[in-house]
Amino acid sequence: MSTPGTPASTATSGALAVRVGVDQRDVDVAFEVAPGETVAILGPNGAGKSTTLEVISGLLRPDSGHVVLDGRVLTGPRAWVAPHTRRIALLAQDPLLFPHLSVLDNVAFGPRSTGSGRRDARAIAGRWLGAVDAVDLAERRPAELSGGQAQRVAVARALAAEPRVLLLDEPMAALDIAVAPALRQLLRDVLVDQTTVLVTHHVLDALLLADRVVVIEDGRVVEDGPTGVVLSRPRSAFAARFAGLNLIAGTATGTTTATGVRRPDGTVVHGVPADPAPRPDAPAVAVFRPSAVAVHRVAPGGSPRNALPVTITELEPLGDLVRVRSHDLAADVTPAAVADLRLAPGLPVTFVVKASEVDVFAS
Ligand SMILES: Nc1ncnc2c1ncn2[C@@H]1O[C@H](COP(=O)(O)OP(=O)(O)OP(=O)(O)O)[C@@H](O)[C@H]1O
Repeated sequence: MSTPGTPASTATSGALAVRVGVDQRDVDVAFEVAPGETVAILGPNGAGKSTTLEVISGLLRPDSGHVVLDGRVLTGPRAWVAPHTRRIALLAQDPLLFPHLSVLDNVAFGPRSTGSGRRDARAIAGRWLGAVDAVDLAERRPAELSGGQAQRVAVARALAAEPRVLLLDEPMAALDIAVAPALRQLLRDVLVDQTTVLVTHHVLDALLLADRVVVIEDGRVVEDGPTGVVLSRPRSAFAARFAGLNLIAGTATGTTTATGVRRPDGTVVHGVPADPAPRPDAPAVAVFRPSAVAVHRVAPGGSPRNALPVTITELEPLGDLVRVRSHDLAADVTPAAVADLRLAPGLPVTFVVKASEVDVFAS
């Protein structure tokens, strides 16, 4: 970061290579983050996301693996750099501001501890408070801040220390739903060119903040790719659910061009092959939007429709619509349709989706 008080303009450092092996937690993941890149780590509860952040920040020593930042081994078989000298900042759900210091001195803490004099540190802090739109809060104590204000100050404090890597562990999770969009926008602005690893459960965080996503399930990386690709063409059940898409996995059908996915039970979901099309018999997934699914009490005849017999597990409101769930699959229908069809959990129905609405690609 070249100019204090403004987001960095060019990332010259922050190349991160991580491998985390923690035997007792059955976590073994590896990924890299390019200088200036923001990578979102997604995954279900207990997948290993926090363990990964703990190892990167130096709070946990893995049984095997490494953390290498700009070519320097911070964690390794024969190396160990203490957390506070790693130049890696961790921002969690709880802002953890020092209660006895003013907002300005909280933000000045980082520059002070890296050698700036009191005046310089306060000047840097003032500029970062400007960057997060919190100059008017400078003289307050943390107890006098709202949750959203405290989190803005925590962002300023983390960045004022000029970390090479910023770790964000669900930074929006503890905030009111009304405040989260403003903080998300703020992060979008200040994370430009800041190497960042973000753990989130929110699709908007990934879409708006992350260049790439890494999906972890059961302690292993199951997807790693550009955000738009992973969320529009998920290959894992978790990423599909995260993106609000239906996903059916199996093997590609066809002899030369795959036009569907054969499920383990032998049934076939027909669709439109992506380019490049998956090879016949290769692992493949069929992906479609819940809004493309119609719900019928009696299976309709006629191709080119896919008719999937399911049992409703849950109904949940979704804006003007109702999301009808059956385990991993979902259909979005109008409240009138729910009433007409008398849909309820436990009811067997048929989810119907046109083949033209289904994308088929290699997994
Ligand atoms: N302090 C600990 N001691 C032992 N096992 C732990 C500890 N913390 C987490 N685990 C286990 O390690 C595995 C990974 O947990 P981790 O907290 O990294 O998952 P996560 O993806 O961050 O989950 P969540 O989204 O619920 O925070 C889980 O099986 C968990 O039970």
